[in-house]
Amino acid sequence: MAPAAVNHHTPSNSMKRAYVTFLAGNGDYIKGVVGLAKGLRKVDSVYPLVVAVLPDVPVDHRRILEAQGCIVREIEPVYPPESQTQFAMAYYVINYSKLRIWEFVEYGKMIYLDGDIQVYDNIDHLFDLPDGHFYAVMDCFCEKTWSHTPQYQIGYCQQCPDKVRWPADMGPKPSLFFNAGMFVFEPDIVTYRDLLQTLRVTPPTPFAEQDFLNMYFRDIYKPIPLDYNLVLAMLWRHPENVDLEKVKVVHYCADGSKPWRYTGKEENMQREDIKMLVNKWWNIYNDKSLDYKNPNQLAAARHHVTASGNNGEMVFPAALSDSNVPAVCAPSAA
Ligand SMILES: O=c1ccn([C@@H]2O[C@H](COP(=O)(O)OP(=O)(O)O[C@H]3O[C@H](CO)[C@H](O)[C@H](O)[C@H]3O)[C@@H](O)[C@H]2O)c(=O)[nH]1
Ligand SMILES: O[C@H]1[C@H](O)[C@@H](O)[C@H](O)[C@@H](O)[C@H]1O
Ligand SMILES: [Mn+2]
Repeated sequence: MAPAAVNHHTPSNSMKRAYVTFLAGNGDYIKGVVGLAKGLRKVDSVYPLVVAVLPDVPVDHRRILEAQGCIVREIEPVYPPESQTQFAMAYYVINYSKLRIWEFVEYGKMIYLDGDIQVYDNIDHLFDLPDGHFYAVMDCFCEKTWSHTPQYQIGYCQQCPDKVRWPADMGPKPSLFFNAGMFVFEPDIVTYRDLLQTLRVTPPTPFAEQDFLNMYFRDIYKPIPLDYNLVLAMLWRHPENVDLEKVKVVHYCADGSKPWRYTGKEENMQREDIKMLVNKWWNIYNDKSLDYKNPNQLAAARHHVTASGNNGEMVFPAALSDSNVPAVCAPSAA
């Protein structure tokens, strides 16, 4: 069941690395993914962004992602076993499909990022963390989405475990619980098969694959600082734990905070820090200079200009003079 810290990679894939996100449906989450591709480019990440898409992502959305330098990979949906479970959000059921990313074994290591995440500082160094662990940021239990849990009911949160202590008569303290919007993992076919096998005999729970991954990887989970996945509720629930200047990765998961749906109406959405972070996301999304410049097209354009001579007067398209043009030909988020 829970994996031992073994690694079944072949030597050829062990150095290949990529970011990976997940996209379902024909709605507006594609904006999040485009924003993420541009954000990774802005911070000069050297690794590509793979987008695991469900079959219901329309072709024109896939083309938009490719035009942004993403590697689009279709995955089959994964369904949990039948049950009467109430998910914290009804759509969380589709998130079990995220388990397919363990099958991407051409990569030795990947960093998963939700589509509602933005990266404001380079985090490529996380790929250098020792193998054999599952790295992610600890979640917060204080929002209403957690109201079904004993943690929420007694006011216990792992972000401030001494404020309300875990009562002895409630049994052992719950193990550390990570938010599954961001994690560092090693694709592995044996683990992949075991994940799917285990899911078949695991009743669904309110946080869907987030609960499942927490259960499955509990023995190899290693928390990393919250700067790598700022769950927005931390700003009002545990401000003493947040140094916004240092935060590298922001997760727009609080109710009403998705920048592309932001109206400011929901609770806490009129906070200055929230408005600032939503603006910061839009600045990246709207920045045309961060659009992907396909090096193959640029090479063709360069060849055309050189071949046609033009009396020595080289008229390069504006993009060609851009020093940000990537030197590699593979689609890359860099
Ligand atoms: O219609 C949708 C809904 C979701 N997604 C993808 O699924 C991800 C997860 O959905 P949310 O970001 O809306 O979920 P939350 O961040 O609110 O929820 C948290 O709990 C979830 C439980 O399923 C997941 O674990 C998720 O990664 C974790 O951050 C999205 O970012 C996006 O990448 C889509 O593509 N289309
Ligand atoms: O603690 C967080 C938070 O409550 C988010 O609003 C929810 O989307 C996440 O699933 C959860 O992990
Ligand atoms: Mn999310």
